[in-house]
Amino acid sequence: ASSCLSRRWFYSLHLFPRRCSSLPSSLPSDSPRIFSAAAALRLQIPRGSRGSRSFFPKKGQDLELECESLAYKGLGVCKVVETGFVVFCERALPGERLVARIVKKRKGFAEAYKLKTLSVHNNAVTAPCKYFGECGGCKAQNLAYEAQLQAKEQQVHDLVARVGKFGRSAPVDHPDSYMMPIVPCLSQYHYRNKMEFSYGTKKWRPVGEYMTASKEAENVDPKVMEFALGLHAPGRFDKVLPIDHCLLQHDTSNQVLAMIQEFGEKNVHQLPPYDVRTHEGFLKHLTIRSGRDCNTGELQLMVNFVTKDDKPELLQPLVDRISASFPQLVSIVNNVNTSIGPSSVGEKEHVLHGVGFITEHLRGLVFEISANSFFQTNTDQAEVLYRCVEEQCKLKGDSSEIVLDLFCGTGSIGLSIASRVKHVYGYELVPEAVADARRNADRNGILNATFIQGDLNKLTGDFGKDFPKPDIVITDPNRPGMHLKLISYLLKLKARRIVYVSCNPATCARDLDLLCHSQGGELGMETRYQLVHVQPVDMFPQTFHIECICTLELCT
Ligand SMILES: C[S@@+](CC[C@H](N)C(=O)[O-])C[C@H]1O[C@@H](n2cnc3c(N)ncnc32)[C@H](O)[C@@H]1O
Repeated sequence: ASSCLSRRWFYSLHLFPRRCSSLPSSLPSDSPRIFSAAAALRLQIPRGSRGSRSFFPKKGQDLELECESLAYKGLGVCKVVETGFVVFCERALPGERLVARIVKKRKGFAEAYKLKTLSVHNNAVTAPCKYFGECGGCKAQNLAYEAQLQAKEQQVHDLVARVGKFGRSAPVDHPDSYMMPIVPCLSQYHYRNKMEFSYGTKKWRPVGEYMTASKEAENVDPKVMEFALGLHAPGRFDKVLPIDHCLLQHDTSNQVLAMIQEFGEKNVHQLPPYDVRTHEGFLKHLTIRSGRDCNTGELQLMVNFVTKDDKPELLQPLVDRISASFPQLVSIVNNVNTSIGPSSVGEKEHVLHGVGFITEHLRGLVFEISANSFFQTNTDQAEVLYRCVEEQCKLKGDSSEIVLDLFCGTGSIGLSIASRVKHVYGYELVPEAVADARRNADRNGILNATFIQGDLNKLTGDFGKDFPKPDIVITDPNRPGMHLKLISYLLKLKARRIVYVSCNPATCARDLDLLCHSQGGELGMETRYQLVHVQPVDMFPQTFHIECICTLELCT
């Protein structure tokens, strides 16, 4: 059992009633590499509830449902009260009785949106955010934190058991147990060091549950160009809910946001927001990041304006205003992104104020973070996550081991264990992140770390020439998980241990299956790994996002 979590938490979690959904045991056969939300849904249909067609509700029909549990991504798994037919419903919570309207019919289940709560769910709490229900952000605020943890732990267990084909774990105290209780996060609000907001020309006006949920209400005049800065309304790429205060970010970041809002409203013609439909306008995104001065520990802020055009001079009055008001702003940058897609990564960057990066402490090291580099968004909980990763590496501590850190970002995981190993080799796609990783190694006096830029989704025959055979592989891919070629490569590489950090347990479970059950199978490999440890860590309270660490040992 991991020493990085309290066993008492496990028992307290089990005071909540558990309803284990029974999930089908395999991935959809059509395309195991494409794991869409729909596929995730298909995977989670309770077996006994596949209704005959006569039980199938019609599109547009309003039905009374009872929510039984939460599925992947926080969708409520509900049953139609009279028939038991399974319906997945957004914002439905376990124990809630509700009225919902069917929006999609699928084979054996349906999808619905909530119209009205008839009786509240178990573990109901009052959501503290004024935007709750209208904002596409943290949707779990009205669920008690312990119940959020329980739902996340259960989802990881279900996915590993069914999609990964490992079966249900033995109880935590049993020597054969692979599943560890989730590690809670101490700060349940104000924990994010980075928030990304969107500009738009259409304001989403909160008018209550019915309107938002139905998506029917186009409650703005399409001809009027407005100034909107905030977060997208749920499921709406073109509607921005204006936000001047987000409970997930630092209070000072909120003050900066409010000032940028006010300035934008008053100067809409000089700084027009970008329209995602017409592709006209200038301001696309605003990112506010926070860190700490490495000497004083004081708050540092970075603001990044993503614009359609390369006209940094237009931003100068706003830059002067906020930099004069907030001494914590050590960096204001402008990333120019001319594409019509939703990306906020710039093709060109201008530093408009300060140094162009912020710093942060993590595991006794100092990290420089630039605007386009990935850095864990919950710094305090990243300490916990990285400590768990290090424990799972089971390092000998004699500086004899080689570690390969795949998807390394700014190098933070590898650098945090460099003092205990012979050499760390980090691999990362984003050139700015690789540059940060190299600078971070220098800044911390670390000489035994090498960072290589490359695309792990496009492995060539040369891959592996830059590093010796590793003893331990740490892999931390983004949501789509690892490419099949990378999994094949790892099976040939035969490192003693693989520590897989994931922010998407569905794709992680799929990859674990391939790493552990491919003997003589589709990859034609004889190598086999054994799953020894699954550790969910809550990095994102009030949301249904899940992080977990899964450890594999090479079978000899
Ligand atoms: C979840 S982050 C993990 C970063 C780092 N391990 C950490 O803890 O800060 C995933 C990283 O993978 C990188 N990445 C995404 N796609 C990639 C690819 N195809 N090849 C290499 N790196 C990639 C991203 O830029 C990002 O830095």
